[in-house]
Amino acid sequence: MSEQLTLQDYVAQAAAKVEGALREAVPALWDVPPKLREAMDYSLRAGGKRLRPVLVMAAAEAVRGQEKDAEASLSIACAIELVHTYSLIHDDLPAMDDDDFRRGKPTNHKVFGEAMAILAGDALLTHAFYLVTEGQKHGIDPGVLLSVSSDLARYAGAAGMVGGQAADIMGEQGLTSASELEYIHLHKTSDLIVFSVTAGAKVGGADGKQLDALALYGRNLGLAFQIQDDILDLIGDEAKLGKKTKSDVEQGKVTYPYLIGLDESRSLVEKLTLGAKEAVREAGLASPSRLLGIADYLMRRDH
Ligand SMILES: CC(C)=CCC/C(C)=C/COP(=O)(O)OP(=O)(O)O
Ligand SMILES: C=C(C)CCOP(=O)(O)OP(=O)(O)O
Repeated sequence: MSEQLTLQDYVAQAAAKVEGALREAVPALWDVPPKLREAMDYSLRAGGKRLRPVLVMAAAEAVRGQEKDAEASLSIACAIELVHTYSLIHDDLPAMDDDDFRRGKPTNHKVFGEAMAILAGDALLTHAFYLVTEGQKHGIDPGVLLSVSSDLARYAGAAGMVGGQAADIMGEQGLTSASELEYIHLHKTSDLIVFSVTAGAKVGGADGKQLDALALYGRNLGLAFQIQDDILDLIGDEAKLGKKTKSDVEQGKVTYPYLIGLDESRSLVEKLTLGAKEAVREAGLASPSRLLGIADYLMRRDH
C-alpha cells in the first residue's frame, strides 16, 4: 500500500480488505446448520478494530516493502480474526465474564443462547486453521503455512491465549503480584499479537533475527494494548468502546491500574510502546514505518 497514505487511511484500507474477505469466510463454508452459520457471522460481522489482521498484513509488507506480500497474507489475517472473535464470544459467556454487550451489539449468547455461542466459537476456531491452508492459493510456500499453522496452535492454545485466560480466571480468586498479572496479559493478549506479526513476517520471508525482533514488538505491543484496555475499562466511553466499562472493578479483577495506579499504568503503556518501536527499528526491515505508526496509534487509542 502506498507510503503516501496517512496511517489512519492505511489502517482503514487494510481493515476494509479484511472486512471484505471476512464476509466471504463463513458463507463459503460447506453445509452448515443455518443457526450456527448465523451465530458465527453475527460476531464476525459486528466489527471491531481488526487490529490483529491489520498487523499480519503490515508485518508481511514490512519485511521486503512489497505490497504483494500483504495481499498474500490476507487469508492468514482472516484466520487470526476468527480466533480472536471466538475468544471474545467465549470470554463473554456467563461462565467467564458474563457480558451482555460487545462490539456495540448484544453478545452472542444473548442472541443465540449459550450452547450456540459456544459452538459458534468452536467453529470459528476450527475454521481458522482451514483459512491458513488457503494461503496456498495466494502462492505461500507450504513450509511457511505449516510453520504458521503450528504457531497458531501454540499461541492460541493452552500455552498461549487459552492458558492466559485460565490464569486470569484463577487470578480472580486472589492475584497479588505484578508478575502474575504480566503472565496473564502476555498470554491472554500478547500471544495473538505475537502470532500476527510473526506470521505476516514469515509470509514476507523474514529471517530468524527479524522474527525475534517482531516477536518482541508483539510482546510489548500486546502488553501495552491490554493495559490500555484495563485503563479504558476504568475511564473509557461505553459508546465508543462498544462494551460495558467498570466491569473489572465489578468482577474484582486485579488490573494494572488497580495494582500500580492510573498514572503509572499510562507511563508503562508509553514505555512498552517505545520498546516495541525500538525492536522494529532494529529488525532490519525494508519498510518499518507502518508498524511504528500502529504502535503510536494504539498507545493513543480511546476505543
Ligand atoms: C480462550 C479465551 C476465552 C480467551 C479470551 C482472551 C481475551 C483477551 C479476552 C478479553 O479480555 P478482557 O476480558 O480483558 O477484555 P474485554 O474488556 O474486551 O472483555
Ligand atoms: C484483548 C482484548 C483487550 C480484547 C478486546 O480486543 P480488541 O480491543 O482488539 O477488540 P475488537 O476491537 O476486535 O472488538
